[in-house]
Amino acid sequence: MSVMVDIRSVHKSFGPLEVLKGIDLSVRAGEVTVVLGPSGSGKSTLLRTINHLEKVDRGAVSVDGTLIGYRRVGGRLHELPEREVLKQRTRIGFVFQNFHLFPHLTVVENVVEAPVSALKRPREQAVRDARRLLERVGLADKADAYPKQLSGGQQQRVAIARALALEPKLLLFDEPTSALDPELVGEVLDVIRDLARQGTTMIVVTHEIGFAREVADTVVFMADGRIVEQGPPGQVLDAPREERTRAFLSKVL
Ligand SMILES: Nc1ncnc2c1ncn2[C@@H]1O[C@H](COP(=O)(O)OP(=O)(O)OP(=O)(O)O)[C@@H](O)[C@H]1O
Repeated sequence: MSVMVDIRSVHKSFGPLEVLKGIDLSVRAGEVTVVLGPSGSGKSTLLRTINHLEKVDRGAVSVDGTLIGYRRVGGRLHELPEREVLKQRTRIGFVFQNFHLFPHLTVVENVVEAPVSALKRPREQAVRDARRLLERVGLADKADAYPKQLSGGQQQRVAIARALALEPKLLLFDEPTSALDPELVGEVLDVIRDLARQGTTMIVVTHEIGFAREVADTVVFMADGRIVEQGPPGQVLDAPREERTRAFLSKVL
C-alpha cells in the first residue's frame, strides 16, 4: 500500500515551548491512525502541521508524495508560495472539535461553499453532490436548516460532509466528539466508522478508546511532544510497554 502521510523529524515550538520534539510517522493509504495522549502532548499541533495550518520549524511533512508547504531544491527545503499551500490543503479534510460551521449559511450551503470557492465547481453540481453527502451522513432532511437548529452531533456530521465535499485524499479529525453530549457521540463515530470501512485514509485524535480498538489500524500514543508508542490497537491498548501509556489508559478507560 502506498504511503499517504510521511512525517520526518518534525520539530515545532511556540516561543520557548517545544511542542513537537522530533516526530516520525508514516500513514499508509486506506488506513486509520488514532492518536491518543494526555492534554498538551502535542496531538492537535501534529494534526495542524499535516495540513500546514502550522508551519514546522524543522523536519518535513509529505502528503501523497508532495511536501506540504515545502519544496526540496538541491537537498534544501524551500517554502512553497501560499497559493500552492492552499491548493494542497484543499485535498485534506479537517474536522474540528467545535464544528466551525458558518452560522449564517444553511446546511447545504455550508457543504457547497468549499467546492465552489476552492475547486471552482459549478454551484448546481456542488449542490447535487452536497445533497448526496448529506444523505450519506444521515442528514438529507436537514439540508435547508441552519446550524443552530441542529444538535451538536448533527452539526458535526455536517462538518464531516463538508470535509468530504472536497473529495480529500486524507481526513483529519481533532477530537470530533469531545464537544458532544455523551448520547450524541455514537452517531458521529458511526459516520467515521463507515468512512473507515470504505477505505478512507484518516488520522483521528480522540479519547474514545473503544472506537480506537475497533477502527484503528495503528494507535499512536503521544506524550510530551514525542510519539512514545505506536502499533496495532491490540498491542498499544492491551499490552502497552510504556508507563505513561498505562497511566493514561487507566484514567480514560
Ligand atoms: N498557537 C499556540 N501558541 C502558543 N502555544 C500553543 C499554541 N498552540 C498550542 N500551544 C501549546 O502547545 C502545547 C500542545 O498543544 P496541543 O493543542 O497540540 O496539545 P494536545 O495534545 O492536542 O492537547 P489537548 O488534548 O488538550 O487538545 C500546549 O501546551 C499548548 O498550550
